[in-house]
Amino acid sequence: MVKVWYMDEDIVSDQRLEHHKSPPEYLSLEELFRKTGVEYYCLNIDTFETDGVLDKIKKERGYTYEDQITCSEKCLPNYAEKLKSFYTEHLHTDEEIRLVVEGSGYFDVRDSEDQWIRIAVFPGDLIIIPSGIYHRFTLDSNNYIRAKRFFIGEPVWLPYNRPADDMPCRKEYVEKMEKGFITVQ
Ligand SMILES: CSCCC(=O)C(=O)O
Ligand SMILES: [Fe+2]
Repeated sequence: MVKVWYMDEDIVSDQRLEHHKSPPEYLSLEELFRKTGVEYYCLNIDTFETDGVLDKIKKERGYTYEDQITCSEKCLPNYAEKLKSFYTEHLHTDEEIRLVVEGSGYFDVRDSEDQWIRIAVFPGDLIIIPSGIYHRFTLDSNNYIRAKRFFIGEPVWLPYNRPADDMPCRKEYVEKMEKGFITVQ
């Protein structure tokens, strides 16, 4: 089950460690959504393929594309290079949607005060990182994760490294955050 906390300021030691503040400062999923717009669904890892919950999310959100990524030294081509780029602060023009099916890892997202929030994900956790938010990913000390990736239409995995403040998706994200993610038709 997902856990969310504010990170410490230590940029020297291993990125795969937890990097808690002292004392730890956890956030609820509601606080995470309010502060960042990151959405979360808890799926049953044993039944998600047939229980209809994932199918409903896919239908509602228009996820037409689906594949799987395994991050391990053995399974990921250009492992070191990929992990380095995953952990370089960036944004995308589309949502980043991941359902963890095996292993674990950390998605880090910036809040509106530019503080890093660490989201520890485990099997059954589905997270949706909004377009335009600065974020990064790292394996944890178990060094292994397998996740399903979803996308609306043809996937675009391209990261735009920070600074990317002038991109329309970034401006839209910042505006949405200021309004509190309320959508008025
Ligand atoms: C758990 S998915 C691995 C990371 C990734 O796909 C990404 O950062 O884009
Ligand atoms: Fe990303």
